Amino acid sequence: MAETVLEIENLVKNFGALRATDGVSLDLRQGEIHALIGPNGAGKSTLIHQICGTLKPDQGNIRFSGQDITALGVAERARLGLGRTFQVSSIAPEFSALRNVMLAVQAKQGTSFRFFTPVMRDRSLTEPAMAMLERVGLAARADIPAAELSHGERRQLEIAIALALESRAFLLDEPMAGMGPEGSKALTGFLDGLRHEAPILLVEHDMDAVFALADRISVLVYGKIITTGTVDEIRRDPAVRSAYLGDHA
Ligand SMILES: Nc1ncnc2c1ncn2[C@@H]1O[C@H](COP(=O)(O)OP(=O)(O)OP(=O)(O)O)[C@@H](O)[C@H]1O
Repeated sequence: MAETVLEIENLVKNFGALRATDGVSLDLRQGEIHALIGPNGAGKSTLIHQICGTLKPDQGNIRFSGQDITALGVAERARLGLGRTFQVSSIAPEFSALRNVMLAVQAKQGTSFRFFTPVMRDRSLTEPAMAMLERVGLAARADIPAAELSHGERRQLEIAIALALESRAFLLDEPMAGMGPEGSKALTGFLDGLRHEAPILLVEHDMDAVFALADRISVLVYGKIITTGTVDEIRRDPAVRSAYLGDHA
């Protein structure tokens, strides 16, 4: 079996009387896309927040690359290579796409002072940053300020930044949201390849994308995972059909 990169064990999160995460265990293995689906309010975002560190679980453990990260903050988790993308905050809107990725390359290299070379001419930053933009299909837009990029392009940029930070796993929270059919198709193709760079935990309402991409799917209902399986297993599961899929099955 492929190596487990991320392992969540018996996670619990209460909001007052509401148990939004109710004993969730799941894992993410090298090379896979593991989709997390469930009806509105099932607790998907609450779970993602606990994995990336913006919410503290009441019980349970999270292990990443063999290390217990339950007590670590967001920045420490990111430094270990847990990449949450599609957070607008990781993009500086006034900077070009290239400059945004260069900042990530620079952060990773840990070099913030360069006395002799103006930053935009520093090839040790521009070359790897440009290579990342090429990998996500954004090279032609390198000089455009991030604020002027389309919705889909900003998501590509987020991934280029996450790649530059050498993410060892991606947490993607509804990447297809707000995309037109063309954009969704392009992003689906891109994510299909991205799993080979680092495994992806994908929260997504777009079932066409989920069925096209997922190696495994976990179904969350009222804070509990009711089942985990392949696309075929999930499509056939009567409990999933009645709880969630309906017409999509
Ligand atoms: N900060 C909070 N305080 C109180 N209740 C919260 C908080 N965040 C989420 N909840 C509640 O926890 C439950 C799970 O919400 P969550 O946003 O995680 O669901 P979701 O599956 O991501 O939903 P959606 O698909 O609509 O994004 C919901 O009942 C929600 O109202």
